[in-house]
Amino acid sequence: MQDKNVSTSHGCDADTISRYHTLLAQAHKAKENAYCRYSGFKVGAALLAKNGSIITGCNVENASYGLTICAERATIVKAVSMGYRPGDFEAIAIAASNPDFSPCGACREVINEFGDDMMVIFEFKGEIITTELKELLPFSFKL
Ligand SMILES: O=c1ccn([C@H]2C[C@H](O)[C@@H](CO)O2)c(=O)[nH]1
Ligand SMILES: [Zn+2]
Repeated sequence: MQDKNVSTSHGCDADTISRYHTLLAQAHKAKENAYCRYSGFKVGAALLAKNGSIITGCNVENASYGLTICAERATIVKAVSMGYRPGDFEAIAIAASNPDFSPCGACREVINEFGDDMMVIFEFKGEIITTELKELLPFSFKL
């Protein structure tokens, strides 16, 4: 079987890939805290700061469905509340209960606000994808 990461590692070296897989494992752990009583769809995110710290979060749903906060945005908001700012992050890994996931458009925009050079790691059709935010969100909105 072909190595899962060969075609999607985006030129990262083995050490980087290994760090990103550890980050994905932390996202999987964080997803267990998901508050998802309406969809039953658990999502966790792990944000790697350039200082080496890892901040985790999960999706938080609401009876008024549209008020739901995705795991990626919950995690970024948590980090910003701790004092982190644009440019402070290297990567974000996202893990869902279903291994066929990719971050929604709203989250792509919010990731872009705080790290337009970030790497994004997630499982899509059962394969680990390691890509740049720029590839997920070309021509992003900027003021
Ligand atoms: O990028 C995304 C997309 C969806 N969800 C959550 C929101 C909701 O709780 C559930 C189903 O949409 O998945 C995330 O956490 N991140
Ligand atoms: Zn989202």
